Amino acid sequence: MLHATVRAGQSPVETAALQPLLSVDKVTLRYKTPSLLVTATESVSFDVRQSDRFVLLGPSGCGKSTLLKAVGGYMKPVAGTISINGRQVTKPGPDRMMVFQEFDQLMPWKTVLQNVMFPLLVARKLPEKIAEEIARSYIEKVKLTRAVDSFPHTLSGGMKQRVAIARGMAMQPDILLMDEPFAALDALTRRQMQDELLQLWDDTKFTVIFVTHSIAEAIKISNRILLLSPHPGRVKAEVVNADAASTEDGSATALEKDIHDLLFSEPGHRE
Ligand SMILES: Nc1ncnc2c1ncn2[C@@H]1O[C@H](COP(=O)(O)OP(=O)(O)OP(=O)(O)O)[C@@H](O)[C@H]1O
Repeated sequence: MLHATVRAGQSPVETAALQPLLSVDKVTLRYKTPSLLVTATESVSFDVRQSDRFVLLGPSGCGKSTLLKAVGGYMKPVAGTISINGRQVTKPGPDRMMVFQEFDQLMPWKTVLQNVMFPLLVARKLPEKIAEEIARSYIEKVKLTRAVDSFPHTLSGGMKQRVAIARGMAMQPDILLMDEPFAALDALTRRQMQDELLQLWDDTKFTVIFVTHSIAEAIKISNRILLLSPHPGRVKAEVVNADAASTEDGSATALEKDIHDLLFSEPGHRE
């Protein structure tokens, strides 16, 4: 028995009447180096809707980070299009904020508050007072009020990731792009951060694309999961994770097995 709605194939059919916020349509992404051409993804299509917790899941090297970079506007597709709110993505913009895995994504010479304020001042060009007010409210949301004047080197890995999340969310982007943001954390902190992210989502219903290669993390975080095949990444299936909240019980384990089978099955072996 399959424990979630699964749609196999290249182009997932929309079930809701909601218009997609982001459309990725038959996107092929390629790296060109002096000596070789690497196809990272091939003809990948998916839609992300408002308030989706959309997870890109697949084995190492299947092009998850590359897809996220392209959605961020840092890389141009060699074929296909990416559009947000009906406008084609051609460059980075404050409507798409990235949170990375690395702990060194903060500016070490700036405090927590200054790090979170920075894009509000530079990209949004907000007056200092308003930027500070917004930054403080997001720092509070990630439970870092006490560390507001601390410098990054005095923070734990989890705290640094909270700052990066606060900085991304404070910009109130249309989509938050998270590239394995918890992968470098210890298991306990990782779980705690996943819980906190879900609490934040309950509060603000932000839209997020979350990259991971952990099936368990994908099930916990997502409402929808796009499964990608090994290199070059192609869409294997889309899983609608209706039981996202019930990750601690047996249904999550069963779903985990289903996803594992889908990810590693040969094409045509499974309906
Ligand atoms: N800058 C680059 N130049 C050339 N090839 C690259 C570059 N970055 C990534 N690649 C290649 O593109 C493919 C996809 O890489 P990508 O990092 O997107 O995969 P991934 O699914 O995010 O992997 P992981 O889970 O290990 O982070 C891989 O074959 C990788 O070697």
